[in-house]
Amino acid sequence: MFFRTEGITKRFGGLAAVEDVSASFEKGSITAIIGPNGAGKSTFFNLISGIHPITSGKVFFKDNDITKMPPQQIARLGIGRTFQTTNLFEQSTVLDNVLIGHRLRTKSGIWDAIFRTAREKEEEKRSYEKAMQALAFVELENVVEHPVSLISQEEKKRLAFALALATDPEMVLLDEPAAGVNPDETDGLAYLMRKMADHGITVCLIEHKMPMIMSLADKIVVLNHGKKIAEGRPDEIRQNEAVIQAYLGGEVHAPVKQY
Ligand SMILES: Nc1ncnc2c1ncn2[C@@H]1O[C@H](COP(=O)(O)OP(=O)(O)OP(=O)(O)O)[C@@H](O)[C@H]1O
Repeated sequence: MFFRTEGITKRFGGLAAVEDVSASFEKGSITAIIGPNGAGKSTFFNLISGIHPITSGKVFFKDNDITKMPPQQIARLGIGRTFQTTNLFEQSTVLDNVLIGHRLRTKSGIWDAIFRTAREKEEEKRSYEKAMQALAFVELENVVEHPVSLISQEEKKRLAFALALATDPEMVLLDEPAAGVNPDETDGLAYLMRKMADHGITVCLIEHKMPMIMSLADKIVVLNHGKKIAEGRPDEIRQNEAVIQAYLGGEVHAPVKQY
């Protein structure tokens, strides 16, 4: 299996924010992690990207045990993630935001930076090429020189994707990629996620927008009070009794959108 967790648990004091969660993602698939507020979705992401140490259980990426690896090492292995759009540098250009993000993750040592060594120049060139490629992928080529403060919320979401894509990840973790954008714009972001998967990138997202999830996800993992209560295709999840109970019949019955 491309990626899997084996019974991972995270305790904060007495509270198990994530408890004994086993899940697996296939290469090039889209998996959505859903669940009511406080279900443990963000903590699950933080565990698999190395931000929080895991209390127990294991995480495997392409059969490598990455359970105890620090976040930078996990990122270098090929797991990228998006951060909130509030982390963007509003006064810098779209391109510079991707360049800064990329350089933070690939930078040469301080001496290279001071003396502008050949390696530093080579890295700069590569960062630029990767940034432009990522921006073209998310279809932001036309605004690369615009300051972030002047682009729309939806463009900021695309930019967050580009930041994650610039390091050539094999898997991306997207935290509420469509939060705060209108339904039409949500369609554009869903299309981009499908495009990533079609390019072989394994996509895992946390999202509350149920109509989008129901049509976009290949698989849905449902968390409630830290535990996995269901895993399956959207049509299975919609009919799952435990899921309906957890949501009190609300959002899982939202209409399905077609992409
Ligand atoms: N750093 C932390 N320290 C202590 N408790 C935490 C910490 N992070 C999360 N929790 C607790 O763990 C539980 C799960 O939180 P988490 O943020 O993972 O849920 P979530 O499903 O992402 O929720 P939401 O949809 O509201 O973002 C909550 O009870 C939360 O208060």
